[in-house]
Amino acid sequence: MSLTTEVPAGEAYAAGIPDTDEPYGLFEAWFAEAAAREPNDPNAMCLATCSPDGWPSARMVLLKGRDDRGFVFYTNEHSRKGGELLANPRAALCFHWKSMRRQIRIEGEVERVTAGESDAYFASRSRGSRISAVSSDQSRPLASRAEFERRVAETEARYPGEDVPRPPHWGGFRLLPRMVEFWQDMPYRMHDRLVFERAGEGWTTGRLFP
Ligand SMILES: Cc1cc2nc3c(=O)[nH]c(=O)nc-3n(C[C@H](O)[C@H](O)[C@H](O)COP(=O)(O)O)c2cc1C
Ligand code: PXP
Repeated sequence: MSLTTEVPAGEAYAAGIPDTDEPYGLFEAWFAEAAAREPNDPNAMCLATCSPDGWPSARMVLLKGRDDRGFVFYTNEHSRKGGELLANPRAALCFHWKSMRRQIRIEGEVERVTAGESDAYFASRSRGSRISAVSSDQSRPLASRAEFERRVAETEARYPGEDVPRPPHWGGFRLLPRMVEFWQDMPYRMHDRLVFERAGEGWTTGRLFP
């Protein structure tokens, strides 16, 4: 069964989302299409977190891994999002691929990935991005751009070789989905929405009014 249909450029889909009994195959099919079509960052997703006293916040992050456990992104745990995730480990993700007029929403609990996974991902990044991560107190006040550039120069001098160690507070989080919803634009706002909810080891599925 084909899980996807060719997208007519600049037009809405004629056909709806195919029925399927689990979300990951469809996610991979849509993600592959986005990777082929989007001009940049097909893996960009909005991450919504919530403070323990109920204030939501949202920002973009990049999806860096997905398997049957969940969706992985990397960040600084001392950032606003990091603090919120550690205090209230529930989050929502939202992909929107404009050229394809598609959205995927994902909600669930969040856990840290292992130190080994974070080490491996950090080591795969460019030297410049590792230097930047070491130098940035992400989400803390910065007096001037020059202060950050000075910190970057100091970090470069401290680690002249390839080895730039991962800061202990820089790492990955994995969102374990309990809800995944696929949304596809259809003519006259008669959009198609297919939702999956975790039920034990499997999923229940159904459609929602647009
Ligand atoms: C397309 C895009 C992708 C981004 N990816 C990441 C990311 O993967 N990790 C990250 O820490 N910040 C990423 N950022 C920056 C965040 O949106 C945000 O500015 C930063 O993490 C601080 O957020 P916070 O103060 O809510 O913690 C990205 C920004 C954009 C626009
Ligand atoms: N950290 C920051 C501050 C980012 O801006 C991004 C991507 O924009 C990332 C991490 C994740 O992407 P990468 O590991 O490819 O730099």
